[in-house]
Amino acid sequence: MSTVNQATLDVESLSVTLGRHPVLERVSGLSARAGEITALVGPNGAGKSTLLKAIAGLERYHGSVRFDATDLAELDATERARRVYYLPQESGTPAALSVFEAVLLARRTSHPTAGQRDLELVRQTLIMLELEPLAERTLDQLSGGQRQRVAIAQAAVREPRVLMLDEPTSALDLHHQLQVLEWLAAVARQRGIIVLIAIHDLSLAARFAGQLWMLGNGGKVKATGTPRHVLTEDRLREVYAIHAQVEWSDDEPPRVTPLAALTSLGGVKR
Ligand SMILES: Nc1ncnc2c1ncn2[C@@H]1O[C@H](COP(=O)(O)OP(=O)(O)OP(=O)(O)O)[C@@H](O)[C@H]1O
Repeated sequence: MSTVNQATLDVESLSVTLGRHPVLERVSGLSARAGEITALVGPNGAGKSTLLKAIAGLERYHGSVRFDATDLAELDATERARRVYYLPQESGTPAALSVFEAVLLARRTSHPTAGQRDLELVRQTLIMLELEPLAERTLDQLSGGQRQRVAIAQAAVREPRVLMLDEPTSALDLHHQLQVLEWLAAVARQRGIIVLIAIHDLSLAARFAGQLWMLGNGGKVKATGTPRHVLTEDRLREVYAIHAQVEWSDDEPPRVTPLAALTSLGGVKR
């Protein structure tokens, strides 16, 4: 099932100050399309989580965040949360719940009149995330990576129009990194939704995202566009202070191999 939803998420002139520290200053020109993954990349502290929280309305900001031509600031908190959901890097659910109950509870939070279709959605989501064998286990009986997949399942069954996940593969093994990102790309396509993820692995970002947003230090937008356009060796040197090899072929996304951290303390010269 594919949809022809052309909705976009557009960020213009967005500024966020935390404490007295301006984290994002007039961030502009960010646009994400329905039907694909957009990957938000950049070094530690660049402001990725802050940007995602601001889009979700969880951080005060100046500027405009529009989804499907609606300024999200015009919506009340409940309506905004129905459309846009943010899964933080670390999330907590009562540990005594089973995996199935925890995911169903997330569904009921967003769709209070949950019925048979909702149970089926939960079941299917557990199957797709390879969690079904763990469905009856309680959350405190899971490993970190298993818990992370449960949290992704909880976010997905809410069925927001914009699904934002903060480093959703950080605790996952290599199999599940690929499997989860493949599934998220399929969810974006099939539901016609925007999936926006913050992620550090640039090869994974290049492989699964249609568009990248790259932030640099100080919350500056360094580049946006296709992985091939954004991920150049020169840009990685500038934004991450690394020497990296970027390889691509005509029908493959770029593959990024970090080779050395550039440092002013000697070692590799800039
Ligand atoms: N409550 C706060 N008060 C002041 N500064 C903060 C606060 N929270 C975060 N910051 C600062 O804001 C900046 C952006 O943080 P943010 O968590 O958005 O970065 P990030 O790009 O998601 O980083 P990472 O890759 O490490 O997760 C950092 O410099 C951080 O120290």
